[in-house]
Order: sequence, then C-alpha cells, then structure tokens
Amino acid sequence: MKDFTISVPASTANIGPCFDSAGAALNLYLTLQVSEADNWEIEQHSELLPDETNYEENFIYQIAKQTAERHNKQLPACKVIITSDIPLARGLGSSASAVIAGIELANQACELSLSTEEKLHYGTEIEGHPDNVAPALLGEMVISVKTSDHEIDWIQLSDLNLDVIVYIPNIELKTEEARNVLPANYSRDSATTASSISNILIASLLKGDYNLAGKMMEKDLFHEPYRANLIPNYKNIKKEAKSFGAYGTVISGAGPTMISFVPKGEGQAIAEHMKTVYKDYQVNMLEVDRVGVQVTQSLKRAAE
Ligand SMILES: Nc1ncnc2c1ncn2[C@@H]1O[C@H](COP(=O)(O)OP(=O)(O)OP(=O)(O)O)[C@@H](O)[C@H]1O
Ligand SMILES: N[C@@H](CCO)C(=O)O
Repeated sequence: MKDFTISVPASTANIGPCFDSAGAALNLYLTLQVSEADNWEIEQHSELLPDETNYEENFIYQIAKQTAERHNKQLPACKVIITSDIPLARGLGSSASAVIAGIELANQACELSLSTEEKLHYGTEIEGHPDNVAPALLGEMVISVKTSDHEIDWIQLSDLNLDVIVYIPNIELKTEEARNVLPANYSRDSATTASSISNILIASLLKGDYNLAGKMMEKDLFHEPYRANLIPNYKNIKKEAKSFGAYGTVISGAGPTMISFVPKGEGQAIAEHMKTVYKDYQVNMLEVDRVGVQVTQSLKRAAE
C-alpha cells in the first residue's frame, strides 16, 4: 500500500427550504494522512476532534471497517494522522465529512475501486440523507434526493457567484436533538408552499437572481420555524447581515451555526462588521469548495 492523504471539505446543508436535499461544500477540511503500519494506530492532531482512548472507538475507523466488510475485505493495519478544522456538532457537516473520510480510507487501503455512486449510497445510508454527504464527496452545491434504498438522484450547481459567511457560536447542537423538534408530518398546504419556496430558490440560483434567492432562503417552512428557538441570535443575525448587504441568512445544517450568502467581493467587509457585533462568535468568510474529497499519494512513495 502506498502512503496517501485524504482531504474532505465541510458542508452546509438545507440552504433554508431545501431541507435534507441541498448542500454546499465549504473550505474547512478534515484530513487523514495514511501510511502502512504493523499495527493500527490513530493520532489526532486537532483540538476539534473527539477524545478517544483507542483506535477502535474512532468513528472514521469504524466507517472504514464497515465499508471494507461490505466488500468482504479486511482493513490492513495503518497509521492514520487526523487533523481537522471542522467544528463538531455546529451544523458544518462534520459527521458527513468523517463518513466520507472513512469510506475513502477503506476504498484506498483495500483497493475497492468504489464508484462515486457507491460512495454516495454508503454515505447516505449512514447519514440518513444525502445533503451533506453529496457536497463533501463532490464539491460545489449539490441538490440531491433519495427516492428509494437504491436510488439517489443528484445535480451539481457549479460556480455560484457568492461569498459565504459563517457565524459559529461556542455551543454544540447535535443533529439528532435539532431533528427531534421537527413535526412528524406537514399539512398538504404547508408542504406545497414549502416545496414551492424551495423550487423558486433553486431556479433563482440557476438564473443568478441572488436577491430572489436570498428572499426565498429566508422563507423556509420545513425546519427553521421549529429550530429558531435552539439557535442563539437567530433573528438578530439575519437582520444585521441583511442590513449590511447579505442576500440571505439561514441556519447551517441543523445549526447552531448561521450562514449568510452575500454578494461576491463583499464577504470580507460584511464579516469584519459582523465580528464587531458578535464578539463571542467565530465569524469567518469561507469559500465554496469546488472539488470535494481528494486523495493524494505521498510524494516520497509516489516517486518510488
Ligand atoms: N472527525 C470526526 N471524528 C469522530 N467523530 C466525528 C467526527 N466528526 C463528527 N463526528 C461525530 O459526529 C458528531 C456530530 O455530528 P452531528 O450530525 O450531530 O453534527 P454535524 O455533522 O457537525 O452538523 P450538521 O449535520 O448539522 O451539519 C460528533 O459529536 C461526533 O460524534
Ligand atoms: N438536513 C439535516 C442536516 C444535518 O444533518 C438537518 O437539517 O437535520
């Protein structure tokens, strides 16, 4: 086995009304440096990663093992050095990035030659919905739907001419907790209006009508009304960002991070302003990652 490095971007899901369906890859990364070893060893070099006492507890290892076993293979012993700048349980797709990293680890270490569709299926099966997994795998914004256990349709929306700003509070919110506040059912009227809002959002993004897109993203009826109380400064961040020129601001994934979509070139100035207002937050201007998961072979070994 050659040494290799896997890098997986963070992602923001939902973009307001496209609940469990749309997501965009963001330029924060989970990185695995993998080399062959006599025994399994995992080193975590980031304060953002969860504490573990042994490699078998590691979520990425567990996904990799499960993926290898699906193909009747055993993971060879590896040394894996993990670094990350994706905060956990903040709505930036940390679990989807870890899932894609685990699947790719098995793919490389066991030479499974998995297709993109297989990776997307495995990841979606584990996450339950494809909205974070798809952009983490493919990059850009991806709109996807799982229509049966065997079918996921997706379409990539490239080259969004937008800057994005994230407001990350100093608290965690587990996706499971944020899903528990959602209704089990929606009335026909509510579902019709909610999906129509989502339709207009995607159509306006495709046409580059970002004012309309911003308006639609703030009109979600599927999840934001129910989650608003769990998100600190939900209304204030939206209002302040709008007054400083943002097209729209929504909950990132299941929260508690909020994310603004702003005119290209204005992200830095708006972020600087928002930093002065939300001093307890990590306010960052980010970019949409264009490529998704990447595997690079170590230069030393590749040259051999
Ligand atoms: N790199 C990682 N290594 C191990 N476990 C991880 C890693 N990344 C995420 N996890 C697990 O996933 C949990 C967070 O997943 P959760 O779905 O609640 O939030 P998220 O994926 O960060 O946000 P969202 O799904 O709203 O975008 C962590 O608490 C941890 O248990
Ligand atoms: N669509 C998911 C994203 C987080 O996994 C949700 O909002 O619950």
